[in-house]
Amino acid sequence: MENLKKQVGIKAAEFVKDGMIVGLGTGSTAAFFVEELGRRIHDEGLNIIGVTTSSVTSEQASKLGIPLKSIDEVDFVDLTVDGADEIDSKLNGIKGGGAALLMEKIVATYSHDYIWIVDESKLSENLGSFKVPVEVIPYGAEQIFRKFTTAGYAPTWREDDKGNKLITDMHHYLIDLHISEIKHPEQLAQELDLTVGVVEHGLFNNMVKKVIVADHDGVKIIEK
Ligand SMILES: O=C(CO)[C@H](O)[C@H](O)COP(=O)(O)O
Repeated sequence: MENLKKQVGIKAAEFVKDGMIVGLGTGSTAAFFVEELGRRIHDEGLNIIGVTTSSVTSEQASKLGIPLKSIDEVDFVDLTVDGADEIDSKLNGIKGGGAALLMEKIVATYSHDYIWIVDESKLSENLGSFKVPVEVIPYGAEQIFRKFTTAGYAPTWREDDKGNKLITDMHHYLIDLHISEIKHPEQLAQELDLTVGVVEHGLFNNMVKKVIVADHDGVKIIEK
């Protein structure tokens, strides 16, 4: 599995050209992409600026010597490459398994090009085998949790390794929704967008046009 993740990370780095502002995703797959960019900067003198999507990626990119700017310091991002937790046949996706969905969605929104890199296990016909993370403001969060319980979404709190409610990079909580089959992700996204106290959610509908997938036969590109 690590090898498949590495293959897509390296493949995605081929789309990065000199002078680009590059969005750097979060997670174990995106980490291979970031690592490859670090190698190209070091070995080939590649000249880029990175915009990171989490504190974890900022730390990795800094160690690799990738020059960084925040999303507010650039006019736009040329290309963002990120992982995903699940992708349906229409290329809608669920992200946020690594708790970085808010920064990831913001950086993706201001990117001209956006690519997901995954191994084949992330592809499915309909979304729902992965939980839908919802980032909420702590004030009133228990009310939102109860509302999701009533709606039948079987919510759980995302916890840190000490069993406390996880606090995201942007100082919010995460509630994970366990909905077994999401046939209409746009409808669910709209409902979540309209819930007071919800900052963002992990449904990335209609945002990506290119997915790089690896399986044991090699790497392929799926395009919309
Ligand atoms: O959305 C994310 C982080 O918030 C990640 O991209 C997603 O969880 C995939 O991670 P991995 O490549 O480790 O499977």
